Amino acid sequence: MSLLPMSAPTCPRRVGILTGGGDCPGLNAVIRAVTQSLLRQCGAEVIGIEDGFAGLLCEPPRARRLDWDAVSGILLLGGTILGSSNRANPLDSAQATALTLANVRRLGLDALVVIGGDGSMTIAHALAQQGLAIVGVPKTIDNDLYGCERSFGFDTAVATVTEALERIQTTAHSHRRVMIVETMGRWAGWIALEAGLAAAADAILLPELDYDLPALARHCQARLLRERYSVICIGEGAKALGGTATLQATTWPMTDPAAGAIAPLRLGGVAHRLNQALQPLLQAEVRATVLGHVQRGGSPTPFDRVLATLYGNQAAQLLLQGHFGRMVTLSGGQLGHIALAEVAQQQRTVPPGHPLLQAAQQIGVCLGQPD
Ligand SMILES: Nc1ncnc2c1ncn2[C@@H]1O[C@H](COP(=O)(O)OP(=O)(O)OP(=O)(O)O)[C@@H](O)[C@H]1O
Ligand SMILES: O=P(O)(O)OC[C@H]1O[C@](O)(CO)[C@@H](O)[C@@H]1O
Ligand SMILES: [Mg+2]
Repeated sequence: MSLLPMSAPTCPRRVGILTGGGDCPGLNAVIRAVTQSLLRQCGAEVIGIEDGFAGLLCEPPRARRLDWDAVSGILLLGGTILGSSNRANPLDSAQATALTLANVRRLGLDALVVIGGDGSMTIAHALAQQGLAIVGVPKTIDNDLYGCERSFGFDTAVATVTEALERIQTTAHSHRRVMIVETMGRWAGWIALEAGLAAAADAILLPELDYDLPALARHCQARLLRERYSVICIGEGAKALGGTATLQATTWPMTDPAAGAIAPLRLGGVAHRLNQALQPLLQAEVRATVLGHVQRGGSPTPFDRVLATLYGNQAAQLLLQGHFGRMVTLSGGQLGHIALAEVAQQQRTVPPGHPLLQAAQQIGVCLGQPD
């Protein structure tokens, strides 16, 4: 890994830190690393903002000081000690943006560390354009952040889904059933793809590749005859050829049309929809399991603890060097950073021909493609 030099040409006096978007394992590891790195290297005061951007959208702002004691013993803890929000949005209106900026000034912050996913980085970029000194840290179980090959939290989610698939397999075998397991991931299929491969799923269905129902049914039927059971791992954003994605609800109205590229929709339930469609085509019982928030909970894996620690420390180095408007990244196995302008409004989905897709296809995993 290429590490930045340890010298500190600039020394922020007071740094804010917040966790935005859906929570994920490893957030506390980042909070700890940022805090310890800054306290040790320049003695900056670290201020934890509560509940993501929600803590900056109220009067007075909600924040507390983080010292050595506050971050001691949190490396292993899931969730975030600061709380998070995937609703609060400083870009909702000009007043919301102004209040956020005023609260940053009121807290006396020289810089802000935003730990979040694509939505949070879009907000961070907009605030950076308004003059805030911001460094982003890539968080999301979905692993869909542009310019970064691994967000922390993804490894833990994949481990959780893999274990769930293994447990589903034994009961599927006992009852000669076809079991459909739905993962999170929004419009990116990374979780379903990696966990499906890790747990030897027979079929892996991704948002990036619309599935052909008759081809999937034929694959499952053949597998049933051969091995008594079949397990399908499906990403929540997947859809049938010519069909639509399965939505639970719109979560809240988007008040700023300019922000609208990524609609604030809640996905979920595609496994039940597929269950209904597949059942008449098969001679075995079909059942669906939606894994849900279990994928976001719990203690981070050792990989995520290390990655989150490296990211947190790297964010502190960027602050010390006065590199603002950047998000920490991992690219080609190297730590680095990318302009928030490049990350904002982008998503990293599974590209066609990705080596994992090729390998899955070559070893006989059904990706739902027509025969
Ligand atoms: N394209 C966008 N432009 C502006 N704001 C957005 C956009 N997408 C999401 N947001 C806002 O960003 C906030 C966080 O978004 P989101 O819930 O997607 O979390 P995130 O930080 O992307 O993390 P994750 O997706 O992993 O949960 C929400 O308040 C949402 O309104
Ligand atoms: O906690 P909520 O609001 O239901 O959000 C769920 C969404 O957040 C994520 O867990 C992380 O982006 C997605 O995989 C999922 O679609
Ligand atoms: Mg997001």
